[in-house]
Amino acid sequence: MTAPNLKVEDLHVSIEEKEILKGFGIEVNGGEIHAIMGPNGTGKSTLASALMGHPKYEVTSGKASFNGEDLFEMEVDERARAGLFLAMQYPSEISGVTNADFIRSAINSGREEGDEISLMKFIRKMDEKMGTLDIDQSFQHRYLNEGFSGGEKKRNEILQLLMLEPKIAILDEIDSGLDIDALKVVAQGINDMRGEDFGCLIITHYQRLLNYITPDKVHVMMQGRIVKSGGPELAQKLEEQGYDWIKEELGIEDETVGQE
Ligand SMILES: Nc1ncnc2c1ncn2[C@@H]1O[C@H](COP(=O)(O)OP(=O)(O)OP(=O)(O)O)[C@@H](O)[C@H]1O
Repeated sequence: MTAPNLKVEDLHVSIEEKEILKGFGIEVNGGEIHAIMGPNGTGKSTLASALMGHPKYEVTSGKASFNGEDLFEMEVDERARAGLFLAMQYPSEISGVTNADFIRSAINSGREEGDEISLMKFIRKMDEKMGTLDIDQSFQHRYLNEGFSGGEKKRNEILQLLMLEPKIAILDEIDSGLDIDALKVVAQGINDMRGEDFGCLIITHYQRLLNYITPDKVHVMMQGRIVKSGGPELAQKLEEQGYDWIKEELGIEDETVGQE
């Protein structure tokens, strides 16, 4: 089995003809955890949505490959089936589909016919992972995210991560709105996935998540691209000093993108 790899080169993405990503590049391999930080409106969520194939986000130039395959040539469901996972900033609610049914069909859609996960195995695994994440068993039978609190939705995204075992995960603000106990639980879930068969891109505003998950690399995004990369100490410095020193260093006046 080849090691997971997500490679993005000089990516430009527009929304309604407004350019948001302006030459974004990154490479994430199995065994690596990368964190992307950056001021509001610099295109972090746009990156996540564009890589997952959201139709509103138009890739105007640049390349992205997932395990050596052209990502933008893959259908959206193909990307997920091949092991690319996106935990969104605002997970959708789906009425009429239970959490358990959703996760089970997502697992099976990534498998060959005849190789579907058995009900027994699924239940055992789901029980175990719900225990790890301290999620009440009743959540299995509730409709997907319907009436879930903000924190419950985030925990549920991590439950999906642990159940689906993707190759590369992009986690968009998985820590927003979490209380400190939930933050630790979510971090534990991500740490449990750590290993050569898993690579992760964490989009976050706060150093606090990175106190529990030590990233291999930290990148700062401004004006639709990465402007600085470093180790965990970079996140620490951002927490203490904000972004102004980077803007000064680079001569950036307004960090938002897409505004004329
Ligand atoms: N669907 C959309 N329609 C119009 N503009 C959009 C859309 N999605 C994003 N934008 C604009 O693109 C820019 C980047 O937004 P994006 O959500 O990617 O930023 P972000 O870095 O994730 O911000 P935050 O840190 O606040 O979550 C913003 O100016 C935003 O208003």
